[in-house]
Order: sequence, then C-alpha cells, then structure tokens
Amino acid sequence: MTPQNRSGHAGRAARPQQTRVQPSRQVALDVLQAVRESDAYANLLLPTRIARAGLSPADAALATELTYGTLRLQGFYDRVITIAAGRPVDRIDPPLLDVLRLGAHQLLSTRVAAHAAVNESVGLARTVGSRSGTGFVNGVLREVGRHTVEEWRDEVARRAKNDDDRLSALYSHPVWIVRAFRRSLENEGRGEELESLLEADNTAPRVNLIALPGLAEIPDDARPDRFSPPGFTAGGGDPQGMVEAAEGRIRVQDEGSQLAALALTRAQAVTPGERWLDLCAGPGGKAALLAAEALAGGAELVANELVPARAQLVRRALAAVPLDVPVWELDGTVVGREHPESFDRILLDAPCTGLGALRRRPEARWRKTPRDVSELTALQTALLDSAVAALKPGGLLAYVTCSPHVAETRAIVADALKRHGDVLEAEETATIVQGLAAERLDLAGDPAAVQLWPHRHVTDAMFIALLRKR
Ligand SMILES: C[S@@+](CC[C@H](N)C(=O)[O-])C[C@H]1O[C@@H](n2cnc3c(N)ncnc32)[C@H](O)[C@@H]1O
Repeated sequence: MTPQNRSGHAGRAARPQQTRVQPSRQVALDVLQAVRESDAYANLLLPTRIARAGLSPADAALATELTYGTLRLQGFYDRVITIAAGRPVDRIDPPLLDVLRLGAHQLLSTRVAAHAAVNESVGLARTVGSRSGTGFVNGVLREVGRHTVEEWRDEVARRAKNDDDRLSALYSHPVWIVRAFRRSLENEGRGEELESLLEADNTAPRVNLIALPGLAEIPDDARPDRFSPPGFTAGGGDPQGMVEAAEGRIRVQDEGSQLAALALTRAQAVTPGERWLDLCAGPGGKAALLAAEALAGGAELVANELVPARAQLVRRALAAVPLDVPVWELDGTVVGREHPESFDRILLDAPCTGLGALRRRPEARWRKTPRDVSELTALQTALLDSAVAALKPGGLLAYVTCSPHVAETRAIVADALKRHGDVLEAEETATIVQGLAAERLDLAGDPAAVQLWPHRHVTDAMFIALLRKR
C-alpha cells in the first residue's frame, strides 16, 4: 500500500476533472464539518440541512447514509487515510480530512462508483480549501480505492498495537469504550459477544414506534416488536407520517426505552390514586408512555426536568395524553428533600454517557471521554439518593440508563443498596421484564437487573434495575 508522500500542496497531481458537487454530498460534508467544528449533533442538524437544500427523498436518504456512515466508521477510515496519505490524520487540514473521510466511506462502504467518489470528493475539496488540497485528496482517495475494504481491514489489523487496538480500529470505537463494553459483557459471562456488539453499533437502527397503550392501536400492516407489547415497526408506510397523523399517540421510541418504562408501570398492578414521578423526564419519550399507563391505571404522574427547553419538550410529548401532568423544572437532586416519601413509583432515567445508543448518535463515541463517566456517576448517585428519599415506603424505583458502562449501571445500584441497605432492596428485574415481554428475552448476568443490547435484542443498550423501598 503506497502512501501519498505529497505535501498536501499537490501541484504535481494530475488535474482532476471539474465536477459539480452533488447536493447530498455537500449536505453530508456540511454536517460533518459542523459536528467537528461546533460539536453539532448530526441527528438534529441533518434534517434542517436536508430541508434547507430542498433534497428529494432519494437524495435525503443518500445524505443521511453518507453522514451517519462516515461518522460511525470514522475511526476505521482514519486508519486507512493515515496509511494512504503516509501521515497521521492530525497532520491533515481538518476540512480536507472531512472530505477524505466522506470519500473513504463511499469507496469502502457504498456502491458509489470509485471514479464518482473520487471526482465528487475533489469537487468538495475545492469548496473547502486551497486549490492545492484537491490534488492531495485526489491522490489519497485513488490510493484508498486501489484496495478492497477487506484488504484495508487486513492491513489496519496487521498494524494494530494489540488486540484492543485492533478492535478499536476495525470497529471504529475508542479503545476505552471497547474495554468498557468488554467489562460489561464479561460481567454477564458473555465476553465472547464483544465483536457482535461493536458491529451492531455500526448498523443503522430501525425506526421503532410505539402506540401509546389505551390511546392508539398498532396498525394492521405494521410489524409488532418482538418484546415490547405496544412497540412496532411500520409496514410499508412512512413512520414520520404515521406519527404526525396520530398527533403524538404514536411516537418514535426505541424498544429498549419502552421496556424500561413498562418495567416500572407493569411490575405490579396499579392501585388507583398512586403517585408516580419521572425525575429526569426530558425530552419526554418515557414520560408519554408513563402518562398513558397512569391514565389507564388511575394513577397520577409528575414529570421533572432540570433544563427548561427540555421541560418544554416534555410538555409537548405529554400533550398527546389526556392526563393533567405537572412538569416541574427542579434539580432532581433536591426533589427528595423537598418532596420526601411522596411517590409510589419513580422512574430515574439518569443522565448518562449514552454509550448504549451509539447506533443513533454516531458522533457521540468520539466526544465522550472517561472523565464524563466519573462526572456522571457522581450525578447519578446524587439523583438516586434523591429518588430513594422521594419514594414512599413500599414504593418502587426504576434506575435506568442508556449506557451499559458498569460504573454507570450495576456499580451505582450496588453502591446505593449498600448505603441504603436499611430501606432499599433489589427486585428481580429480569423476571419482571420477562413477564411483560411478548417474547422471551435472552438475558444474562445477575437477574436483579436487565441489560439490553443492540446485538442481542436489536434495542439500545438500556440498563434497568428495579428497587423497592421497605
Ligand atoms: C436520559 S435523559 C432522560 C430521557 C427521558 N426519560 C426520555 O425518555 O425522553 C436525562 C435527562 O435528565 C436531565 N437532567 C440532567 N441533570 C438533571 C438534574 N440534576 N435534575 C433533573 N434532570 C436532569 C437531562 O437534561 C436529560 O433531559
């Protein structure tokens, strides 16, 4: 594999053919740049950019695939680009690196013809940098395109420093995340599933929907979820159209999130007049499901969310349910002190690293650091203490994260059980979740908690632990 030894000021390169950049590639590049430069969230920015560019549905789908695919496999593409360019990626102009990543994705992971991928990338390079950069991009991508993805995988693996580095490179996850996932799987005696998990994280998630129980029905032509009774994927129809037509009574929601909320609401029969609290409710997906379940069972619900803009989203989500749900904007860590022993059931869907939702937030893996874990675990502990204080004796608490990191999951719960051992006990969450699921889940590890996985359950990696206050 021949590195490109040019300086990046490629006066010597053959002049690439002039091309008009195809708009979906321009949109993808704009989003990649915004993600890199201003920490934008691809899932929020992409729809706006697609609308602004007036892309057709086909072009919008291409822009989405290019953006998400490039962000997911960025770690692998960077290794390839390093070899092809003969220099580490941190010595490549960042705007040109965006173009190279997007080009490498087209060459190695799509059916885009190689000449189109290279020419379009050269066109994009022209829009972002100096004229000299176009020759560099042309040379590097021609080298990338000279080998198949399998050959690149072999080469990248051959150069890896150790096995964690190999997995990190091939599956495009930072090493610390590879190690965190391994630890969590080993904790369940399933360490051998690591590569399947890493691979599943690089697969686009299905758009999963929920028909809020008692308020909407799963459409006849839909495919019901395997596990969550109100969950489904759309048959032939457009999921977004379905959501709009149902005015919020049908919503987009991952199956794992549905199971987490249902674990709390269906763990035992609801006594009318029960008071429920969703302590960290924004943006309100689980709050809407809790509200529907509360309405059906005659319970009351309070939602709380610290961030006012997110509290607004909770109000919007709750508008679909004809139940009066107050939305507080309190710091959840003080709710226990201000409202002691006030609630029969509490959902603590804690702020977390989100490492369990990397399929849908592709850039998150490059942003999070181990330091985020330690900051979040302190907050998770404080929120859990507050939730325990706010729970009535006999009440039930669901501690939930969309992260499988042991420090954010089993360690937080074990620590709380130790500190509140006089009043708090673990429920057999696995039995409860199996009891409500439409089909038996393949669960492993300590049955006091449930860890869902993208590779095993095709859900986000949600963690659910039910705790009872004596
Ligand atoms: C994982 S999200 C909750 C997701 C939500 N349950 C849903 O299903 O849509 C965690 C939320 O906690 C909020 N949060 C962070 N710190 C908080 C605090 N101290 N008190 C209350 N909410 C907080 C965040 O703003 C975020 O909206």
